[in-house]
Amino acid sequence: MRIALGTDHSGFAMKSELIAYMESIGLTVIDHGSFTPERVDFPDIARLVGESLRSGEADRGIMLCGSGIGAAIAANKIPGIRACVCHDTYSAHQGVEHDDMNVLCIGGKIIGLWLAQEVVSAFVRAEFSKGDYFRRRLKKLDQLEWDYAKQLVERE
Ligand SMILES: O=C(CO)[C@H](O)[C@H](O)[C@H](O)COP(=O)(O)O
Repeated sequence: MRIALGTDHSGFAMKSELIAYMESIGLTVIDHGSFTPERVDFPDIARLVGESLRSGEADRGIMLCGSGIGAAIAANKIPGIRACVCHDTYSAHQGVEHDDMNVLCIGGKIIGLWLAQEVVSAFVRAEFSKGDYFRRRLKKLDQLEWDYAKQLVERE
């Protein structure tokens, strides 16, 4: 599985060890930065991760920021992205199985490397269940996105 990885300065400390773990379990990591610990804006990194998924370069994304929250808010602005903060393994796999979550967001200030590894492992091993009502809900999520995007276009 190809994972688009992005972090801001607050997630940076965890990045290299998390990449080493991800590679050790067979994941291909596409690193979208940051590449230094300098302060950056997480929406810029979320854009790169989102584009990586939308273009087909990556299968899923993982974002690190301080709390995971800014990363999730930013990534969810990108059509087709379903991003969530998960700091427990149940949410990390259930989010994929039920909601086809495709970007996992982790707060580098909230959990440590060991738990982050477990959460990543649960996320990448999970598959969308494809049950009827889960598909129906996904379609409704797409519809929500589309309805409000249309309003923006009509307003212009
Ligand atoms: O957690 C975050 C957003 O939800 C960010 O990663 C930052 O850590 C947080 O906003 C603090 O930003 P600062 O530039 O480090 O003051």
